[in-house]
Amino acid sequence: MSHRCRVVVLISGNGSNLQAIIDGCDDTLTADVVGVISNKPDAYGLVRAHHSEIDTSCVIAHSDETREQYDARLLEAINKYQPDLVVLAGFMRILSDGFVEQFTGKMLNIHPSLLPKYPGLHTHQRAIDAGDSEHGASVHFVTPELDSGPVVLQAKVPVYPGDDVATLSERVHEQEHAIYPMVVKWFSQQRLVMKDGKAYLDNELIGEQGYAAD
Ligand SMILES: Nc1nc2c(c(=O)[nH]1)N[C@@H](CN(C=O)c1ccc(C(=O)N[C@@H](CCC(=O)O)C(=O)O)cc1)CN2
Ligand SMILES: NCC(=O)N[C@@H]1O[C@H](COP(=O)([O-])[O-])[C@@H](O)[C@H]1O
Repeated sequence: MSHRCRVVVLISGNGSNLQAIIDGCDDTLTADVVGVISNKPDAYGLVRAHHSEIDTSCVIAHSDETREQYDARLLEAINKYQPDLVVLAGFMRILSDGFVEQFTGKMLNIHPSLLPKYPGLHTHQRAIDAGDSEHGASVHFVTPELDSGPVVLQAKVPVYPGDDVATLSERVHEQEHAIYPMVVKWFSQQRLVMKDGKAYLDNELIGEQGYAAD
């Protein structure tokens, strides 16, 4: 990549991870967030983007369209920015296989659990209900199978007896804001690649489908 890494961030809500990546780009990342796309017009992350003078667009689902039809509109919106990397940051839609395959090795997601534990939704409540003593977050490459792409980096947090979703998610968020910008930086420096369904950092295997290296 002879230019600064062009990053498009997809959001659905608050955008605190988006903010952490924007702030990281201002500091040490050799990357620029060139666009923010939301499926929800009221996502506060859009306000965060405006404050940083980053272009935004909304791709709102129509009730009568298929997942593939939505994804075709989303693809058109993304391609306007010609990104090197697409970052899902609280983007709450499952993406169709054909869409994801267009971004193999160029799409990351942050998931609020220690994958492969708790793919899907409501991860904090599931960890509390299971009586887990630890929880956390995982950054992984996105593949068609939900939350099963090669894990790049994880952060662990303790689960305390009095925790509820609010206290636990806040503790996880703090870690997310540290690890996601770091992974984006590795990608922008061309140190992080996905090859044959595995994640490599500096040519060392660090993650396989759904599992992080120990
Ligand atoms: N094909 C893939 N799509 C997505 C992945 C992925 O790994 N492969 N990661 C997710 C992110 N995600 C968890 O990290 C996630 C997002 C959304 C859902 C989900 O069930 N969405 C429902 C709608 C839920 C809602 O509107 O509140 C749906 O799309 O039907 C699960 C996991 C992003 N996409
Ligand atoms: N399954 C996807 C998922 O649940 N992602 C989670 O949504 C939150 C978005 O917060 P943010 O909008 O403040 O970045 C983050 O905690 C992220 O791990």
